[in-house]
Amino acid sequence: MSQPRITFIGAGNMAASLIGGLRAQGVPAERIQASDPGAECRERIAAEHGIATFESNHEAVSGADIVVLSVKPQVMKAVCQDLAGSLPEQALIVSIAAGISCASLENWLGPRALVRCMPNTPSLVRQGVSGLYANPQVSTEQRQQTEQLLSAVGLALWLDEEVLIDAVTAVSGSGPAYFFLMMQAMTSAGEALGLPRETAALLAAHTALGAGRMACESGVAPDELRRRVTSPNGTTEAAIKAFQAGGFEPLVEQAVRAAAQRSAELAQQLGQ
Ligand SMILES: NC(=O)C1=CN([C@@H]2O[C@H](COP(=O)(O)OP(=O)(O)OC[C@H]3O[C@@H](n4cnc5c(N)ncnc54)[C@H](O)[C@@H]3O)[C@@H](O)[C@H]2O)C=CC1
Ligand SMILES: O=C(O)[C@@H]1CCC=N1
Repeated sequence: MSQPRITFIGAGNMAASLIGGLRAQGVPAERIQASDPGAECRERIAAEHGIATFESNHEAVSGADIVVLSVKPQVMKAVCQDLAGSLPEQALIVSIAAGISCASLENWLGPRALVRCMPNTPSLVRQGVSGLYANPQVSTEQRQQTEQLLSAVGLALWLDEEVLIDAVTAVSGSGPAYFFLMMQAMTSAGEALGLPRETAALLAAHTALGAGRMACESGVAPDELRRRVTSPNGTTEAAIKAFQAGGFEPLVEQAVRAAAQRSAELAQQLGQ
C-alpha cells in the first residue's frame, strides 16, 4: 500500500495524538501536514513532529489523499463549507468530530468518500479505542489507510451502521471520564478511611490501569475476573453488595443512554 499524504484540519489535542502515533509508527513527516488558525498550536506541532503547518486550510489540503477533520463540532459546518471547493476530488475525508453525521458532511462538502470515527483521549498515550463507519464511496484501500491512521493510537473497530457511532461515543468516547469519576470517588473514599490523598489517588489510578490491562490482555471475561477477586463472604463481596444495593448497574446504563441521546441531539442541532 502506498503511503498516503495526510492533512489534519485543526491541530489540537486529538490531531496531535494521531500525528504522534503516525510518526511513532514510522510515517515520514513529509507525508503529514496540518492547518490551524492558532500560531502557537502550529509552532508546537511543527516543533514536536517536524511536519509542515499552514494557517490556511486551503493550502494545507492541496495534494492530500486523506483529510482529517479534527476541529470542534461547532465550527465544522463553516470549515467544511469554506473548504468544499478546494478538496482534491479523490481525497478521503475522515471526521473525528462528535455528533456530525455523514449526511451533514455530504451536505456541506458534496458527495464523497467519508469515514466518521469516534476516538477517545487515551489516544494521547496510544491506548485509545475508536469506532469507525465508512460510507459506500470508501474504497478498500482507503479503509486500510484509515485503519492504519487510527490504529497508530490504539484499537480501531469498524461499525456496519452509522447510528452506532452514538453508542460508541457513549461507551468509549466519553468513557474515560466515567473511569476518572470512579477514580476520584475511590480516592475520596480512601482518604476518608485515613489514607493520604496522594496515596489513595495512586492506589485508585494504578488499580484502574491494572484492571484494564487484565481485561484487555488476559482473554478472560470481566465477570470471571471479578469472581476471581471476590472471596466468599470477603471484602470484595461486601463492596459489590453495597454497589448493587445502590443500583450501580442500572445507573451506569442510564448514564450511557444519556450520553448516546445527547450525541444524537448534537447531530440534530449541529447538522443543520
Ligand atoms: N476530546 C475528546 O474526548 C474527544 C474529541 N473528539 C473530537 O475531536 C475533535 C477535536 O477535539 P480536540 O482535539 O479535543 O479539540 P481542540 O480544541 O484541542 O482542537 C481543535 C483545534 O481546531 C482549531 N481550529 C479552530 N477553528 C479552526 C478552523 N477554522 N480551521 C482549522 N482549525 C481550526 C483550534 O485552534 C484547535 O487547535 C472534536 O470535533 C471532538 O468532538 C473525538 C473524540 C474524543
Ligand atoms: O463530551 C463530548 O461531547 C466529547 C465527545 C466524546 C468525548 N468528548
